[in-house]
Amino acid sequence: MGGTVAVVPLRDGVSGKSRLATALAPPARRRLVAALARHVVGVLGAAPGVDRVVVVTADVPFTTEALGLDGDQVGSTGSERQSGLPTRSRTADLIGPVAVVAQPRERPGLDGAVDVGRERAVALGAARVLVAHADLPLLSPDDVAAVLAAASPPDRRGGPGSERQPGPPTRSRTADLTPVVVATDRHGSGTNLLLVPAVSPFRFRFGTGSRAAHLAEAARVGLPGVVVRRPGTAADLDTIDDWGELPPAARSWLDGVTGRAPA
Ligand SMILES: Nc1nc2c(ncn2[C@@H]2O[C@H](COP(=O)(O)OP(=O)(O)OP(=O)(O)O)[C@@H](O)[C@H]2O)c(=O)[nH]1
Ligand SMILES: C=C(OP(=O)(O)O)C(=O)O
Repeated sequence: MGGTVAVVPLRDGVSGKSRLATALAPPARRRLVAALARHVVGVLGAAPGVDRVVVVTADVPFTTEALGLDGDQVGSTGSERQSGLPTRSRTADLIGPVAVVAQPRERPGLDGAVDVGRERAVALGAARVLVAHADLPLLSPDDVAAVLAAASPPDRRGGPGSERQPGPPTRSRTADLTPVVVATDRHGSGTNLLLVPAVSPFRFRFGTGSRAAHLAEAARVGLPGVVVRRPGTAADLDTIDDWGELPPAARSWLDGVTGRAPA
């Protein structure tokens, strides 16, 4: 295939968004996780340059239902389902092949899930893996295009919102020096999207301070690092403060999903 496979880690409908637990009861958090995941997967599926979307989850039934999919490998929006989960993204229907992959118990955690997704991408013949968190309410196809473009050759790189990081590409120019692209969170310290070669010794290091960790990892494996900062890639929804930073239209969408406006 040689293209780009998007990998979306999605834990489950129960334990996620724990930092919103003081404001949202479990059913509302479940609906929120589902709506955000459907939005992100829909955007990725509609984004030119993304060939497949692989969702890696500890909870396959929740995820297939949340995404409106009928099976574990479906190419279009499934029939509307019951259970109160949102079935439509605000901005995009699910387009293109979406696969849901079960995260083995013996490979826990966010990095474990993304590793599983990368292996699936390699099996599909992907050249690059675009990891995208499932909680990005403002993500648009243009944002995805900007992240992919940030890895293009130097003469075509450097569109709005991307900055090349200082640091040595240590390999010869004949080697594949496709950069690692880190789209940070609004604090500039985390990683909301990450573009890496599919086959690479690059190790995922999601968690606190992951922007710096991922750039260090890029340097370790001899690849340039590029940072992307855009409103649509930077907004993840973890805390009440994040909620307050959203534009009114997004807030009212999510207020509707959860049935309340968090104080
Ligand atoms: N498959 C899988 N996905 C995970 C795991 N941990 C986090 N994720 C996903 O990774 C993305 C970023 O997650 P976080 O923001 O760290 O966690 P969260 O569950 O959304 O929120 P908190 O409970 O507040 O940490 C989300 O799409 C999560 O669903 C995991 O162990 N397995
Ligand atoms: C996992 C990360 O962030 P968060 O938990 O804030 O989504 C990260 O930025 O690597």
